[in-house]
Amino acid sequence: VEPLDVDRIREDFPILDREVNGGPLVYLDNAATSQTPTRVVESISDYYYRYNANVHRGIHQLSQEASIAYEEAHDTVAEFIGADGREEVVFTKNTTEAMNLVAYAWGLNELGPGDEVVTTEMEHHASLVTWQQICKRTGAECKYVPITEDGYLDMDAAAELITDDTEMVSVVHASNTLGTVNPVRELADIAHDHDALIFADAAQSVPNRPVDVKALDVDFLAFSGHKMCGPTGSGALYGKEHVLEAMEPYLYGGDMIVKVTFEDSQWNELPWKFEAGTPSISEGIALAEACEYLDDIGMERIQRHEEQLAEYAYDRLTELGDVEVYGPPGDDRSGLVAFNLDGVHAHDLASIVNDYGVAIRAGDHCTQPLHDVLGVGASARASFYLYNTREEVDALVDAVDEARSIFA
Ligand SMILES: Cc1ncc(COP(=O)(O)O)c(CNc2co[nH]c2=O)c1O
Repeated sequence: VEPLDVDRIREDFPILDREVNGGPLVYLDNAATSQTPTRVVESISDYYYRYNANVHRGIHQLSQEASIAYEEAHDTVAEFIGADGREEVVFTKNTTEAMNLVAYAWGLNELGPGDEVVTTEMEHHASLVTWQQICKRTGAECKYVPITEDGYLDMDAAAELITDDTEMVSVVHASNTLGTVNPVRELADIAHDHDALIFADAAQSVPNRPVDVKALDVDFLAFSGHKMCGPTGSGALYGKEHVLEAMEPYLYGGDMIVKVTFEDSQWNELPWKFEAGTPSISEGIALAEACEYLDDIGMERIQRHEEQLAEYAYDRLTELGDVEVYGPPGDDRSGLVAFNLDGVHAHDLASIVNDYGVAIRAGDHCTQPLHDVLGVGASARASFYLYNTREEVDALVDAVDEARSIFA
């Protein structure tokens, strides 16, 4: 796989020229949110400067232009993830909303006492809390696949936990804390053997590696635009067409109907049935622009680049001797490392490395139950993307080393 021309890519991100605390910004918090290339920012301003109008069934020129751009954005996103077309792609404001859409529109109607949802110990709160609460409301039971010592899913336990009582398997594709990339297709086959649906939380995979929803054979998949060079307020829920067709909407209003009487209403076709009200128009258009930007560079090249940086960071951090990195080995993870420096709270560590211009995250990364399993209250996390460099990993490690000497 041809290496990325990072210097050329960095020219697309003016923010990376920023100085922080007297030195260059070293932005290593991409799992939280990525930076936004000029081309994507311009797609937003272009909408507002040239064809801002409301969408769907507009008669006047601007509304037709806005409608076509917004609807075709669904086609672009569908192609990016290998979906059959726009009818399988519902635009949402983020991954969290996509998870809740399915939990309410499907879960509230389909789950009841005796039914089970199987998820995992490494889930983000966006899915873990959602399924936990929907199960409480419906009387269904939520079960958790445990992780192994080195941060993989215990697949033997998964095969035992998924039974004919399982109605939904919800699994994170790439963990935002461990860096583990889960065998989603294998889990889909097990789920389907038991007539259960499977939902893949792809917030940390769609931005960072090629994802083909048909190869994964998932029934649902969700991701956020702001983690993949797109704007906040953009994201998508993928659903198999026949699954979405069978689902009732849970947000009612304009655009999601075709006929309304005082007695009842008839729903619009997919995906509009699940997009009630005026959508985030510029965000959806910009999400498609982000997909095209990433596709022009190549998702395999981006994946390779991130994984090499994560392995380099894993090796250099563990070489310090008193740093624990959580999750699989450095050569078998996605593009992030969560870690702790002995005797230094993650928040203090993040604060010190920020003094050197290095931006990392500290806390529970919305995976508190996972941190309980790891036996730590918080961790620091560096997460890499297409514009990061080995020199930036060195800057991180040097700053961590400085923290060691401060707290030694
Ligand atoms: C695996 C995973 N699922 C769901 C979400 C929710 O995405 P949102 O709806 O766009 O917020 C995140 C965001 N993860 C993080 C957000 O900030 N730090 C993180 O690690 C995530 O990493």
